[in-house]
Amino acid sequence: DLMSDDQSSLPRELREKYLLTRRIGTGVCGEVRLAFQRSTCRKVAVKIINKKNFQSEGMATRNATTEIEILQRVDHPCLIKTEDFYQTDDSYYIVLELMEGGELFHRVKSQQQLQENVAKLYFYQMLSAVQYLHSNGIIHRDLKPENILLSSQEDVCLIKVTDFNQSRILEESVLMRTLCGTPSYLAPEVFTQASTTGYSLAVDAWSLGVLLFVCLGGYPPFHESFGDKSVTDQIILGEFTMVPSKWRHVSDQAKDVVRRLLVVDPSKRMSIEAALQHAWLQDQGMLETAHRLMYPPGEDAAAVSMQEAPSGGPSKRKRGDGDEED
Ligand SMILES: Cc1n[nH]c(N)c1-c1cccs1
Repeated sequence: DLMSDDQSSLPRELREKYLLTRRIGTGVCGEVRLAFQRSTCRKVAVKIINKKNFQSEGMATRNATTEIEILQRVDHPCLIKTEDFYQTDDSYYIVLELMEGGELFHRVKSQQQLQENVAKLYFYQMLSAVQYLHSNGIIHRDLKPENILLSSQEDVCLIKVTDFNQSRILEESVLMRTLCGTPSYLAPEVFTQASTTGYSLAVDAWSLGVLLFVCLGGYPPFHESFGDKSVTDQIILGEFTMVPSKWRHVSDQAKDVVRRLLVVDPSKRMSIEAALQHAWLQDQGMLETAHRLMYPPGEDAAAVSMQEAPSGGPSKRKRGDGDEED
């Protein structure tokens, strides 16, 4: 296994391009390892997904690969980029950007609860990422603190949403597998509910409400330790509690965003677009910080310098020996 530095189980191309090292995360779908791109020594993350955990049929696997190809084209500063993709008979290997700040889950846990202005900065970036996914016909379906990564150990940092592919792919494969079998014994709702209504965009708005609640309050809105109802019943009833000691210093506007997202009826739930227009987020200081993090000026400048020099003027380029040449 990889811990004994035995990389022989890895796809040859992956092994030749990257050196995989220690595990930096584990999840239902497998593990994440820190890796170095051999040619540049740049650090990346490699997510290893063990296929047999999902018994995905040939059909679903084909969908999975197609899905990942589509998602490789998705491009937003708050969506983690899939840089490379390999697979063997029993595993997927997805090369992703490395986020040095790790999971939002651990940040909130270590700080008990986030300062409101930090929660606002992160929430705005999550909203922007999910708005972009929805505009590309992708519903995340699995937004949770483990799937929000931080770019650095600083409070003011870029965040990126991850795992927006697996859940959609898993969803396809579960449904596909069901439809691959004989339909004779399947209940009507398998064909009507699952395939026609599917998930609405509003499911992501609910999850963002839960995420914001956790960032501001430092604990989840629905939990088995609250009262006598099951978590499922608490969710179905939309019953959450803002414990005074935790929420006393949170502004009414922030609480209003949470309350308008954690609405049981999806048709009455605040949309992503409406959340972006909410008074709590009309905060110029936060917006400037967010846009500076999402669209850093340096990147544009680099792009400009790669362009042809304006017509007429000699294009000055530095050679390796420092001389200028036309
Ligand atoms: C993906 C990825 N890129 N950068 C980090 N830290 C990850 C992790 C995901 C889950 C655990 S670590």
